[in-house]
Amino acid sequence: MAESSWSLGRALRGMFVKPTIDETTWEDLETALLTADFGPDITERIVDELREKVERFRTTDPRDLQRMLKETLEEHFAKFDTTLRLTERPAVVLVVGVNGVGKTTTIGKFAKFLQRYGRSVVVGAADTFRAAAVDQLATWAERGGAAIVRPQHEGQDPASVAFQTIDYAKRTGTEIVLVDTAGRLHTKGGLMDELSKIRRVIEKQAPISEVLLVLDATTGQNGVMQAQAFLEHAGVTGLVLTKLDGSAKGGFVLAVQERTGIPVKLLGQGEGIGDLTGFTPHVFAASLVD
Ligand SMILES: Nc1nc2c(ncn2[C@@H]2O[C@H](COP(=O)(O)OP(=O)(O)OP(=O)(O)O)[C@@H](O)[C@H]2O)c(=O)[nH]1
Repeated sequence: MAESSWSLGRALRGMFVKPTIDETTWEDLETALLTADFGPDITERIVDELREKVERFRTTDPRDLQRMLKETLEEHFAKFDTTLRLTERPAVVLVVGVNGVGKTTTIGKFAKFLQRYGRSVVVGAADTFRAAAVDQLATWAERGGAAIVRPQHEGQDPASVAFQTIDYAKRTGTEIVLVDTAGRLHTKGGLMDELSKIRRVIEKQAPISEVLLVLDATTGQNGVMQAQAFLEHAGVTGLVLTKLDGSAKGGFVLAVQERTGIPVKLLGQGEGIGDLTGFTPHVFAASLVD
């Protein structure tokens, strides 16, 4: 992974070329982690762990500390199982999240990502309220090489679109189903009721493999608060962090995993169709520190 704007590299570079670890090294490390949005608790824990390791290995070499930092971050990231579970056929993925976080874009990118692994994909436009939103999703589905099942009329019951999408996948042997869902309340019953109904209807036809919650990494902890209802009621199995290419900080990845207890499974790092990757703790830790 190329050095990103959120890499710790720049902040740490001066620190690791010094001849020896001293008190400023620790202060600089703490500042770098806080600046990168690890949050005070995780920052303190990481710094304590590293102090302990440096003492145990009796080293004063900043390059050892750099290696230890990478290992420690990787251990923390890897506490969660970040693998996508897509072995069912069809594998049904519900994509949920507040409007504007990058849900539509993510679905297109995810379709492309899966296509690169040779999987066939259909997208279900179960956010049926705005015709323009459906058209936008259709554009992204096409870019991602996926088929799309659209509502037949504006405001069609989202659950029936989800039903038709699974039905399409079964009839055509399409391997993966990505169901887009609404991000804001537009029915009387409320968003979570709508989601439960979608789930019930889908589960009569096929198990749901993943419920992915899309979060905008630039909104940090606020974004997590806005998504609280989804976290509490939607049975979320994985997080997708978008806009990690912008001003977002890499530490948020760990902070959000620890705060929600849910693994990050995909990272969006740009507006292009190819800008989505899986989350690999080893690769991510290296990209932060090197
Ligand atoms: N820089 C950057 N921009 C992104 C990324 N993902 C999405 N965006 C942008 O964020 C904006 C919102 O993305 P959408 O996919 O339309 O978001 P949505 O959640 O579907 O929003 P609604 O259509 O309002 O429901 C768009 O301008 C995207 O180009 C990303 O990873 N990086």
